Amino acid sequence: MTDSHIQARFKLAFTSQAQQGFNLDVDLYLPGKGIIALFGHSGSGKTTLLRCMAGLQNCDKGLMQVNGQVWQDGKTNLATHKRGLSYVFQESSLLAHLSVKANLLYALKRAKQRSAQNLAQIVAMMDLGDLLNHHPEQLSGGERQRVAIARALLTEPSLLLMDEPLASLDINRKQEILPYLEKLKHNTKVPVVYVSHDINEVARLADYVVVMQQGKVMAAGDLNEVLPHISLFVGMAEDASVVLDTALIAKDPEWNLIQVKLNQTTDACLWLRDSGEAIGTTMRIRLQAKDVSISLSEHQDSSIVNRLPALVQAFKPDQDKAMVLVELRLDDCIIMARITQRSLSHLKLEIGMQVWAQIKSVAIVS
Ligand SMILES: Nc1ncnc2c1ncn2[C@@H]1O[C@H](COP(=O)(O)OP(=O)(O)OP(=O)(O)O)[C@@H](O)[C@H]1O
Repeated sequence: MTDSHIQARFKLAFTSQAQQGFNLDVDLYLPGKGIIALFGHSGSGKTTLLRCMAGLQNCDKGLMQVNGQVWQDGKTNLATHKRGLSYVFQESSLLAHLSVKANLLYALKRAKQRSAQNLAQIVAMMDLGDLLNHHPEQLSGGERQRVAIARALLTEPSLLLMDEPLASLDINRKQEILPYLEKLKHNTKVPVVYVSHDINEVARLADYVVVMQQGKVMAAGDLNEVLPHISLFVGMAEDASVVLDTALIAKDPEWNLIQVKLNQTTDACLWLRDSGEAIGTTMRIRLQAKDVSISLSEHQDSSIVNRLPALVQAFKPDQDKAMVLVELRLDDCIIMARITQRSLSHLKLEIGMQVWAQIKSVAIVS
């Protein structure tokens, strides 16, 4: 086993007179870097798992190792404050009587290095320069969460645990703070376990996804291993999708469109609405299987702009028995189409067949 992994194994039962009780039973071997999303419906056990990882929830026979450091096993069970972790909650818990700067300095005291350079870098990354003399009550919800994230990073954690950090924010505030979470992902090496039940947030931020249901892990893997089949795991058929990191290669000012290349090694491109990005920009897009249809020939008389030749690669079951997920290969990219079983039969689709993928809509996630 290499050291750059997070291992988390917990079994726990909550008994309740009113309800049947809740059992958490997970055994995870996670990457030791990037953003790991814990995704699932309300009550699936995401927060309980995070609390077990943090040592806030007692779990006698648990195992927790982070990049070679043992936090809990048969012999060891470190208290939360000795685990080298930071926790960001839904509501930021800033010290109300202290300014932003004093809140940050308070966290810096807990850091091993206590480096002023680290403080300056994190203040710049979270854009807090103009807010340093403000008090928490003078900040918006989004600004408070930026301070909370900065404070969490300043302690130089080995693991950052974030429990729905955007849940208390309205849609506009969420959009404001998401770029900071992307910066955190690109500019720091701290692995983040990020709880969310928002598929868009997961598509935008996650490198790795753990899908939970009723205390169990239904699926765990890289974003694009899990996202296309999510309907099978948690009954979210509408959300089956793939995420592609595309590059903006051309603009068509006459029609206000941009052209993106699906990845570095393919010639396959899509046209999207121009939202002002520059040529060369990397854009993460999400293609939902429900927005992709299949035809046997190219329909030039269609209003659908994006029609690409594709190869039928596999058929995957859908939770809805009337539907099927078709895995399509476009050069070396995989996308999914969600069609009816009747269309599958009518078109006589078979693995290896050449078809046309018609992409009705594309979401730009970042
Ligand atoms: N201390 C406790 N005692 C008893 N039951 C608990 C306790 N903590 C959580 N539970 C139960 O465990 C289950 C999982 O809760 P948890 O908060 O982990 O879910 P979640 O996926 O994070 O949900 P949400 O998205 O709503 O926050 C729920 O049924 C909850 O009622």
